[in-house]
Amino acid sequence: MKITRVRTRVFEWKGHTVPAQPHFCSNAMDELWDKSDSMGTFRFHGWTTVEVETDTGIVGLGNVALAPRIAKAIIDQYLAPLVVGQDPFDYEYLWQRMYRSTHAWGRKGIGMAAISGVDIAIWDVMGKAVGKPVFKLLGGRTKEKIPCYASKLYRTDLKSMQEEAQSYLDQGFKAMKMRFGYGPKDGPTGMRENLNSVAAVREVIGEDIDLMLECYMGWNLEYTKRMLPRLERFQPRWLEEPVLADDIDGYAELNQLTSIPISGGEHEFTSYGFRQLLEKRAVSVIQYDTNRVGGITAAHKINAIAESFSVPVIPHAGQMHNYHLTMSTLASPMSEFFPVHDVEIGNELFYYLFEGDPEPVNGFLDLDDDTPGLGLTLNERYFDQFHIIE
Ligand SMILES: O=C(O)C(=O)C[C@@H](O)CO
Ligand SMILES: [Mg+2]
Repeated sequence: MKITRVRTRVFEWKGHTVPAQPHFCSNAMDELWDKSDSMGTFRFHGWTTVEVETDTGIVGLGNVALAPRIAKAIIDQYLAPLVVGQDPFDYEYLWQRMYRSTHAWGRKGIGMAAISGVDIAIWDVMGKAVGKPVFKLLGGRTKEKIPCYASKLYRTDLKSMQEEAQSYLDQGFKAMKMRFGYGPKDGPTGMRENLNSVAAVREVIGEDIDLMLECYMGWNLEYTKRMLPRLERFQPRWLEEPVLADDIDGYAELNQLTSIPISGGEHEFTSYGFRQLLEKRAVSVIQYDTNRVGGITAAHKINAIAESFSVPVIPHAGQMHNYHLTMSTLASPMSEFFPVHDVEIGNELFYYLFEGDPEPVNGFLDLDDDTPGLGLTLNERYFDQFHIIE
């Protein structure tokens, strides 16, 4: 079997978008003095699709969710020539080929995200070729179903947040993630606002529901140290990405300081990056995203390393490429799930572009044992809502 072509397309959303409100989520831009584009971190309104075609007629489907036009250019100019003419079952060799030949500029960030898109499509080809779902090639079914948590609760007025939390309870979710709206620049008032929002959500969900707290790198070390003792009484399941992804020593310091597990990894790459996080005990929960971290080939290795450190893997963003990894390892106890599909920051585009992602029922989702590959197809119904670049 040989790869004959890699087809990439960029899909840029032109449909209705819910405007992001100020303070809806702290983020890495908050430290800057110019607030005119403080929502810039949250504009992910495009996606790259990757179709790996083969001489058998089997086509594998992968995706990249970051900087889509650049991801497309990287795949078209650098990666496609490395895999065309090759056997997709030589996936480790192909991964190393892509990784090593782009090493000078591609190890982290968009270079690795582009490699991820091709790698995911290659695994889809392999699954389809042997007639098995990808998770059956990775370790198989380790759970009857995958527990998943509802992930939204961006900061709005407290009553609306309480109603939103109640709606996730009503749908049967046993865990949910909320976002902080304020950070270091907002002083003691912002600190109080942050604490009030956690108290408001806890009031609705009680003690028996897991609550996760997301900072999206919008805090700093000093601010986080001041917040941690104030947050402990809410018993969060984890505090997510309090500081910039590059401040690994900062994560390690925080993680030793508190009973609250510190999570991260959504902006980390490859098994090398995660080995470092784990060896430094910098995170207590790992949150790679398969379509950034180096694809299924890299994520599978990270699962094994995480297992040996007894650190759980709960990938960023749910979505099919992550569900297959979660299903196939005991190291991954749960998945994230974005419960509202109106397009706001852009994570939601996935549900317009692809068909086949499972919907949770009572807080659990499942994968089909008999659907070959990843089980996703392009959803042409919404193509007219995108500007498509071939
Ligand atoms: O879901 C997450 O963990 C994210 O970080 C999503 C991001 O868009 C911030 O809310
Ligand atoms: Mg996150």
